[in-house]
Parts: sequence; structure tokens; C-alpha cells
Amino acid sequence: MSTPASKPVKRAPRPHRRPKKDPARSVAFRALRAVDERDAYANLILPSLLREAEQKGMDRRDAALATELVYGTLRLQGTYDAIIAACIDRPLREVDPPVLDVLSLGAHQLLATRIPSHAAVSATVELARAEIGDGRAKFVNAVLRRISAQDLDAWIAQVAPPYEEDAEDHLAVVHSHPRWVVSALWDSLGRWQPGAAGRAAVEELLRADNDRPEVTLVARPGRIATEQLAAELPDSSPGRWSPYAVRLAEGGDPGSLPAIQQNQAGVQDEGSQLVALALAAAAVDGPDRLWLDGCAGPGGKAALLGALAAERGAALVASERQPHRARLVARALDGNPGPYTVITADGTKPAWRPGSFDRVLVDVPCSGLGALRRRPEARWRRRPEDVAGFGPLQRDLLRSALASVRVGGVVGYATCSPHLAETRAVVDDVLRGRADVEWVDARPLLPGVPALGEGPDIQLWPHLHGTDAMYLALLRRTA
Ligand SMILES: C[S@@+](CC[C@H](N)C(=O)[O-])C[C@H]1O[C@@H](n2cnc3c(N)ncnc32)[C@H](O)[C@@H]1O
Repeated sequence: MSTPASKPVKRAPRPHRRPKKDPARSVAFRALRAVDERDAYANLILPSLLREAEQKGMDRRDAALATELVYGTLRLQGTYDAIIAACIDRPLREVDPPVLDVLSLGAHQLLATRIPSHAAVSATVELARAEIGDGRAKFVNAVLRRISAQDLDAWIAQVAPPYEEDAEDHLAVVHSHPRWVVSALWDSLGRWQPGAAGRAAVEELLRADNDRPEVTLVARPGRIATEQLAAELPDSSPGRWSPYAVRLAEGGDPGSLPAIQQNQAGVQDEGSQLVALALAAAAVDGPDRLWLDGCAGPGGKAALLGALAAERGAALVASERQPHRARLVARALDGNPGPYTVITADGTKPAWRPGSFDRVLVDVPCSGLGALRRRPEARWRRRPEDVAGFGPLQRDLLRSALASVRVGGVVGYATCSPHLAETRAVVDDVLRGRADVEWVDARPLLPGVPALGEGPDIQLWPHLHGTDAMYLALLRRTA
């Protein structure tokens, strides 16, 4: 029996397989899109996406993975962009932003986590199928396979320009900072640490910006003892410099602590604690009854100042221009052991008589280049012109603070930026030609804190002090 010539068989189309659900990567992708599209802040959008996903059953491990993916990808975006650019044959700016976000998430898993390469590629391609479609998923697959061909060090050696040719460009790619930020940080480090601002030191600083910062709490004096707060947190360790600081073990959730819920303690970087402590420790001539925080929102320093003021029978006025931030200040001060008032006011047009206060803090709006550890997207969003933009307001707020303090009283001018244009340059400009103000050396007011430079003002550094890069100048009215 002969078999009939077989007809060409028409292959049945492969059944469409739905992409697998991966809650961690999907949350991470949505967070990156929100940061990119809506200028969302990762530290605000991510917790709300996680809460939503947890209600649908996401577990803690996936939440931790999503957090690592979002923060890690945003921090190392500059390095990943250079690597992705080397793996595609068109300019990076021609890649659709959602595709680029998926690629960056994949690059982070491949180059900076312990996720095995095959799992990182397949999970990211699944994510691409679910979020941006099958066609683009193929492109993602091809690019990720190229990226997976070598490790991060090999990629950096390939894509970063040689240090000897252009040191700042090299560091910008290796440590994932915009070039202008590398330049500004290096200038400032050179000003404050002249003997220790070579390549190794600036690399340590840039690396510290890419480390996950530990969470530090402040035990507000008069409300809870530091030891008592520490006892509530078994794996915590004492602060390095502030007697009120308690450092949380990794993975702790401070929001759930009774001491935080009752305002006895707060989340506060040690650098911010030191600013408040130094201002409170500065000598004033005469009475010490009324303190002002002129830029108080959201209220971290005001809450510490209020507690310190209460200990010596002084009152605090906490002033903030934006009503919603003034409400946060009121919440932070709620239950303060001594008298305080929260007002909504423009600090450049004081709502009080000149010379009303014994101590004044102005923690002015700034570029935030000292807190890049905490705000992973900030370095990509900020522009050099922002720094110049803050200048007039910073000068006005300092002038106004000097007018608000009485003769013999002290003003603290603080920024969470080490950019010289926002720190010493502002103070020098405001003091130029004035004979009624003297510098107070801030260094002895921070006992035990090393590497504070030649004074009288101080600059803290993440790599040297483990704090945000806070700046503080203390100034006394003399006439
Ligand atoms: C760096 S933040 C202060 C942080 C605060 N000291 C803390 O530790 O929580 C600067 C604050 O100044 C406020 N601000 C901006 N312009 C102001 C003005 N003209 N008068 C008063 N506050 C102002 C901003 O709204 C912002 O809340």
C-alpha cells in the first residue's frame, strides 16, 4: 500500500502564552515609569505601590526585591545607560522610555545582583511581554543577552573614558553621577579636605552616594531616653556622633514603632541632628528664651530643637512658607514638652519684629546634592542652573535670619548640599561689608566628630561621617 503523498502540514500557531505574573518586577517597573513620566519621588511612590501590591498578596521577599530593583536601577542609571548604549545600534535617546526602563531593570539584575543571568534575562523578558508587548520583548531579550556576556567591571573598562583622558567623565560613568555633580562634589571636597581630596577620596564619596543609607532615629530629649529607644530595637546600634541617635538594623520598619507613632522619636539622619545640636550648644550672650526655625518643613530639626529648647525652658517658633509643610511641622512637634508655635510665613518677609529671637536656624531650600543616597533619582533631575536658582532665596533667608536674631544671639545657616555656591559663597556674600556679625567656630560644638576641616563653618560627608553632606555656618550678631 502506498502512502499518499503527504500534503504540506500547516503548523498550528503556537498557543499564546500569557506572560507570567511577577509582582516584584512589575512594581519596580511601575515605580520607574512614575519617576520618569510624572517626576514622582521614588521614596514616595514606591511605598504606595508596595502597599497596593501587598494588599493583593505580595510577600516581604518580593517587596524587598522590588525596593532593591528601584533604588539600585535609579542610582546606577548613568552606568547602565552607557552599557546599554554600547549594546544597541541607535542612539539611546531614540529608545522608548518604557523600553529603556525595562532594559535598565534587566541590566541591574545582571550586573549588580546575585540573580543568576538566565533568570534575570527570562524574568525581564517576561516583564517586557507583560508591560510593553511581545515585539519589544524580543529587542529586550537581544540586548540583555549582549549585556550578560560580561560582568560590570568588564563593561566599565569597555565603556568609561580613560581616567587620564578625562577624570570627571570617567568617574561620572564608573560611579553613575552626572558629570557636573562629580565636578561640584570634587570642588567642595578639595575646599574642605585639602589634603584628602585626591582620586581615592572622591571615589569613596561617590561610592558612598550609591550605598544604601542606614536608617537613623533620633530619641527626642525629654520625650524618650536614647537607651530606652535602643532597648525597643534589639538589633540597633548607637549613633556615631549624636547622643540621641540610634541606628536601625537593616530591614527595620521604623513607622511601626510606638516611639515613632507617639512622636517621642523620629527618623533623622545624624547630620541633621548635629546641625540642631551645634546651634543649641553655641554660646549666646544674655537670655536664651526664644528660638526660631525659619524654614521648618517638614519638621525634623524643629522637633529636635523644640525638645532641646524645652529642656532649658525656652520656646520655639517654627515657621514654614508652604501650608502643607507647616502642617507636617505641627505634626512633628505635637506633644513637644515645652512651648512652641507653628506659623505659616515667608521667612524673607518676617512676621515678627527684628531682633526677636535668641537662636535662629535657617535650613534653606537647596539642590539637595548632599542627600543623594536617599533620593536616588535626584541626581538625574537636578540641573546645574538649579543651584544658581536657589542663590537669591538662600541669601534673602540668611539676611532675614540675621535681622531676626537679637544682638548676642546666634544664627545657624544650614544646607543639605555641599555645593560651594550654596554654602560658603552665600555666607561670604551676605557678610561682605557687614561689621555686625561674627563667625562662631562650629567645630568644638561637635565634640568627637573628626575631619571637620579648618572651620569656622563645617561640612559633613557621607564617606567620612556616614551622614548626609550637611553644611553649617554659625554666626553671632554683635551689633
Ligand atoms: C531644607 S527644607 C527644611 C528642612 C527642615 N529644617 C527639616 O529638618 O525638616 C527647606 C524648607 O524651607 C521652606 N521654604 C522655602 N522658601 C521659604 C521661605 N521663603 N520662607 C520660609 N520657608 C521657606 C521649604 O518649603 C522647605 O520646607
